[in-house]
Amino acid sequence: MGTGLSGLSWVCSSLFMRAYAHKDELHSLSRDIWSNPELAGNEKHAHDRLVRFFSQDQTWTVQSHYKLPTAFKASWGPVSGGVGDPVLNVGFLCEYDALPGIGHACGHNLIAEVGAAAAVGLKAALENQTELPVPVKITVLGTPAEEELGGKIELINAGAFADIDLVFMAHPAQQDASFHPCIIIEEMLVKYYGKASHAAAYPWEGVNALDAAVLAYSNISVLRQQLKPDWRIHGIIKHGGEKPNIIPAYTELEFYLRTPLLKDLCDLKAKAEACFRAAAGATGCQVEITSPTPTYYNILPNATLASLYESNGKALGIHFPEQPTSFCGSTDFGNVSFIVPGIHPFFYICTDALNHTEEYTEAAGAEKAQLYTLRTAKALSMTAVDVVCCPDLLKKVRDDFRLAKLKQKEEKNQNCEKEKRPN
Ligand SMILES: NCCCC[C@H](NC(=O)CCN)C(=O)O
Repeated sequence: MGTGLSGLSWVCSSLFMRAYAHKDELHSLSRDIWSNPELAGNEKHAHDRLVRFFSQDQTWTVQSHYKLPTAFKASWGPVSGGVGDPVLNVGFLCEYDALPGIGHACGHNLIAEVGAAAAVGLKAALENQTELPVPVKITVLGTPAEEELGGKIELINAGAFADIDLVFMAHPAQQDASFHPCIIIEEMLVKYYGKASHAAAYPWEGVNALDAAVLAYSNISVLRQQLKPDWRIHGIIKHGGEKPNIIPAYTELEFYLRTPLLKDLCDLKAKAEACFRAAAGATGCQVEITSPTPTYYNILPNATLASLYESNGKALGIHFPEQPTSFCGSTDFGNVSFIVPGIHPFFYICTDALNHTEEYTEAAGAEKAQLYTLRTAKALSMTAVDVVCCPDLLKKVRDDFRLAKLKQKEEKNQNCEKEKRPN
């Protein structure tokens, strides 16, 4: 063969051409989501658009508002395999939330397109197969609210992943990478309560909550020098007062804390909390510290899926740099990776712009991102074909999953008072 394609993928690859017949439709899907950016939890337009996309082919069973108002599920199959055999359910995930002010600056419109295209591609490859080793079903889950709230975590808790055996998605970035672990993130909301007063007439009667916020911000900046290089802490003042002549009685800060290891997150949290409380003490304010959203975990590696994805990707012309520059973000897919074996590769979209910038928004809507997006989708569906057609590979994927989880468990989390990670 000499193409780098694994045998089974090669047999099926011509069938993907049928999925490519949908390329204009897929581009118009992501372009429509891109043109109507919606924030986490409010992705009504994107939800309806994706539901329409799958409903127009009546072989998909589509559930709108699946477990969450803007989540959906589309299922197809099972096909082939022996009667009564356990079904292998292959999942593809679509994200579609945008960022405040800058639209689709993380390219989630393209994540939706990749998920839809890869599922359509796999269906095209499997629909006339009669001799698969196991019956195969495809499930597309629309997973809202990645940038905020953790939609996938809510879906996990609601049982949406309970019958899914493998899960695939891909995220736009600066380079292609079959795996990058991402880092754990926890959010901290800090509220200072002081006392208002006329800032010129009776300043001595006030307790200045803005002073507390500013000191808190400075304390964290000073702390930063003593943190490990791969830890991150960054925040904003969300509410800083009402008017210069009113001593602010209330301020609010939002901070993100990130570390590669859970035990480090616990250390970082303790240090940050000390900074926030010190600012309250210095100013006489009351402080309230909460973690309003669930922790996003690191992504568990799956060596077999990553290596299949790489060889399929290379055969399609994807270049994987030896040392990809790390994308130091976080994702609620991390939590999924502890529940179901899966992959979350990153893909280049023909721009040097960085995620979460206006330039990246531009690139995520551009025609030239399409080749890279559809090629990624194709590599994902070919990887799925490899696994569904070969029981040995499926076993390896499952072994990798068990092993990776075991390794994480041994990662000495004892220091952590709040162990929330699933077993
Ligand atoms: N609760 C805040 C979660 C932020 C998640 C965000 N994710 C990404 O940027 C990558 C995928 N969009 C982050 O890492 O800041």
